[in-house]
This record gives sequence, C-alpha cells and structure tokens, in this order.
Amino acid sequence: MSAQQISVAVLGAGGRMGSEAVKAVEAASDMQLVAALGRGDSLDQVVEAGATHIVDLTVPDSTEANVHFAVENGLHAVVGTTGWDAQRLQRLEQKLTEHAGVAVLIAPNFALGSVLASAFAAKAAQYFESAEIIELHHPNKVDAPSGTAVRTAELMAAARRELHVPPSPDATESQLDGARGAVVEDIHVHSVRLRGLVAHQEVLLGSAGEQLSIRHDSFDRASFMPGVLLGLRTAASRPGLTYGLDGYLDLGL
Ligand SMILES: NC(=O)C1=CN([C@@H]2O[C@H](COP(=O)(O)OP(=O)(O)OC[C@H]3O[C@@H](n4cnc5c(N)ncnc54)[C@H](OP(=O)(O)O)[C@@H]3O)[C@@H](O)[C@H]2O)C=CC1
Ligand SMILES: O=C(O)C1=N[C@H](C(=O)O)C[C@H](O)C1
Repeated sequence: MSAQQISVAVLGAGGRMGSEAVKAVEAASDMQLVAALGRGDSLDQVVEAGATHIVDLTVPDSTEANVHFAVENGLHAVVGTTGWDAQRLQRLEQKLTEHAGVAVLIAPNFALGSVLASAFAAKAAQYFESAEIIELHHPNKVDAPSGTAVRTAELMAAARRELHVPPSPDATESQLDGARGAVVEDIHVHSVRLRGLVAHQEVLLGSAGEQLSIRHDSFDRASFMPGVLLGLRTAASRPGLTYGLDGYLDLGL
C-alpha cells in the first residue's frame, strides 16, 4: 500500500448507489476498499478495517449516526445520503468543532452536470419573475422532494434574496392538497416518481413573454461516481463541513 492510498469504507454497499461506489473505489488506483457495510453491520468494522474515509450512501434515518461515528473516530466522511436538514447540519457542525482536522462533505448530488445546473439556476433565478422546480426520479426513491431539489431551491432563494426579487407571482386561491407542490424557501418543488427514470431535474424560470429551462438528467448512476471520487480525494484537505460538491469546485459563478 503506497503512502497516498485512501482507505475507504462504503456504507450502504448493497444499495443502488453503494454498489456503484464499491466498484468505483475498487477501480481507483489511489484507493483501497477496506470495508463494505450493509444494514445491521456494526460500524466498529470500519475502524477495525483501518478506514481513513467513509462513503455514506444509506438512508435518511441512519446517515446522521453514521457520520457522527466517523467524525468521533477521526475519519473523513463523503456523504450522498439525503435528509440533512438545518438541524442535522447544525449538530454536525457542533460535532466537528470537537474534532479538528476531520472533514465531512455532504453532497446532495455528486453529478457534475447537476452541480452546474443548480449553480446556473441560482444565477438565472435572480433575473426572472417566476421560478419553480420539477424533479423526476425512479419510483424506489424513499424521500421527496429530492435532496438536489431542496439544495437547488435554497441556492435560488438565497440568490433572489440578494437582489430583493419578490416571490413568484401566483394567484392560486383554492387547490387540492399538494397541487402546487412542496414549498422550499418560497420556491415550489414538484416531485415525479416514474418507472424507467433515474434522476432528473428541470428548473423553470419565467418572465413576461419568455421562459428559460435548465435541465439535468442522470441516465445512469455512473454519473455520480467522479464526484464521489473527487470527494474522497479532496476531503482531507478541507477540514470541517462542506455542504455541496460545488464547495470542492471552482465554478467561478
Ligand atoms: N448525492 C448523490 O449524488 C446521490 C444521492 N443518492 C442518495 O443516496 C441514498 C441511497 O440511495 P440508493 O442507493 O438509491 O438507495 P438504496 O435503498 O438502493 O440503498 C441504500 C442501502 O443502504 C442500506 N442501509 C440502510 N441502513 C443502513 C445502515 N445503517 N448501514 C449501512 N447500510 C444501510 C440499505 O440496506 P437495506 O436494503 O437492507 O435497507 C440499502 O442497501 C439516498 O438518500 C439517495 O437519495 C442517490 C443517488 C445520488
Ligand atoms: O435517490 C436518488 O436516486 C437520488 N437522490 C439524490 C437526491 O435526492 O437529490 C440525488 C439524485 O437526485 C438521485
């Protein structure tokens, strides 16, 4: 094993994403897979195996405990699992202050195209009256809206606040529950679950007489793996919490 080797434990290794991550780590010449855990496996295995990094691709219910375990044991964590709301992020920030030098990347989406699409959408949202998000996923997905849509809405809302853009116009007075989607920081988010899909998102921006659509499609989970590997290669040099893979990229937007 060379000095630069990154020793990786994948959590959720039997899942759709985890199994891809196992293959990607095994194929990376600067990494070695030292543990592959599923539901019910003891986290102690990660430490016993000598992991320096974990990749968490599990479920919203378990990801927080997994990441706290990693931080407490001085392991860097690259996290793709959804469910990281403001309270969880705050608790993690607090935990990280007690473990200097440890890095956690929470990446709502590892696909470079998706990260770019969210960044473009945030910029563009400053210049349009109306902004809504449609996210479309495979029907086995357990959470809605997607973590990516929540993150995109947060970025768009922050960008609109910066330029004092008013809320999107909307004259709806009566509706069936859910007809206008979920509202994330004033941005309406609509979730589609459809057999045949993987992970897709379209941001719709409208002003008088024009529309801009910003769409990203992941047709295969291979699309997420360069981001997972980038996260593993970069984390140790970025102690503390990074939220969003854009934090490891120089997008210049
Ligand atoms: N950031 C990104 O780019 C992406 C993020 N995701 C997110 O990643 C997560 C996983 O997605 P996906 O792979 O599709 O889901 P899957 O349901 O296919 O995989 C989750 C896996 O985690 C296992 N698991 C559950 N609890 C634990 C635990 N405590 N320890 C170890 N393993 C556990 C499950 O086991 P069992 O089957 O026995 O329950 C299952 O094998 C989701 O939150 C999803 O939204 C997905 C795609 C891209
Ligand atoms: O569950 C999925 O599949 C995905 N989950 C993430 C999310 O909720 O945004 C990332 C991607 O959209 C695929």
